[in-house]
Amino acid sequence: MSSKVYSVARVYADANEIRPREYWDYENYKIEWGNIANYEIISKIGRGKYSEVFTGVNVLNNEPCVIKVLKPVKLKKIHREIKILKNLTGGPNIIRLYDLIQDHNSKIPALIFEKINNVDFRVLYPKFTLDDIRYYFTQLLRALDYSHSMGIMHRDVKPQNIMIDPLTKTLKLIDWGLAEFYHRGMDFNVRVASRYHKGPELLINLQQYDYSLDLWSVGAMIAAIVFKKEPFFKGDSNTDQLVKIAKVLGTDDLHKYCNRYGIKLSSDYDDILMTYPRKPWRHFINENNRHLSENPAVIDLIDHLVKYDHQERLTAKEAMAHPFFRGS
Ligand SMILES: Nc1ncnc2c1ncn2[C@@H]1O[C@H](COP(=O)(O)OP(=O)(O)OP(=O)(O)O)[C@@H](O)[C@H]1O
Repeated sequence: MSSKVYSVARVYADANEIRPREYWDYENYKIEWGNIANYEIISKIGRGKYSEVFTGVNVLNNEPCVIKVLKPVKLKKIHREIKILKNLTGGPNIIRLYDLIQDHNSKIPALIFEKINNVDFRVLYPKFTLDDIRYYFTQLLRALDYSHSMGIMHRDVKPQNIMIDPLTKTLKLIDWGLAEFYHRGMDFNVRVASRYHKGPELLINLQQYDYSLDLWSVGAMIAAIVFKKEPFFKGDSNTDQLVKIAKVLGTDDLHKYCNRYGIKLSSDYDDILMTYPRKPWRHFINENNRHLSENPAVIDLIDHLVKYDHQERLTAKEAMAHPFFRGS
């Protein structure tokens, strides 16, 4: 907890205060392990920073599943991911946690999830129509509004963590490994999210951020799809990431943002952050993206999500109510 409270979430600020301690106190949480003999590995599907992921089957009922074998990380992080998944499982468009298992000898834990027949975003997103964007982003925003209402920020929203099965039109938000409980006045670690989807608050070292971090990532994703520029902000390093953002949103507003929350920009930016004007969204319209980007409502939505000031961004609920989602 910080001595000074300088930023508080606009919504759901007391989501954890109003719940019993057992709900958010993941450090004292006792994990109950299932039976490892119930699952068989079929094949490897992914490798992340924190895990190896396999498709598998539950031999009791022949149900397919995904087995996420965790790499050795702090026990605290494992407890956090599990507690958050337990709290959110069953919520709209949240990946379902089926079971937890542990290898008898190595003690390595694995998480068992429902399996989604995901189509890679590099194949799927380029084919999206405005209606597809409306549909799938409504589903993503429902997952986020639910998790935020439950006092949890995801902190790693990006295409790789959004499983989409276009045949059944299913979308599920996965990878709650960086997610955290929000508490008013708490200083959070800014080393979260992956570079291209990091909000400005992380890059200026503003530690009292909140759920609105996830809405920046959503905005960056929509901008990437609409302008056919994947990823939309492509920094070569964390500092360059903020430079890429400033080349679009301008440096004036960046300094205003820092001043509003009493943040002094790191000297790392001294030699790389020049003075850039704000670039109007229409400058990103081209022959290749016209069919999506010449829609004023979607541009307005992007404009209200991709904002420096985390408090000025639309919340997940407000975004769902934006005129873009009512259009056709
Ligand atoms: N339920 C699922 N259904 C289908 N595929 C999945 C599922 N869960 C995970 N995957 C696949 O495995 C990959 C890694 O999973 P996950 O993101 O949970 O692991 P991670 O170690 O935290 O990854 P990263 O380091 O990239 O954040 C995903 O990007 C996805 O391709």
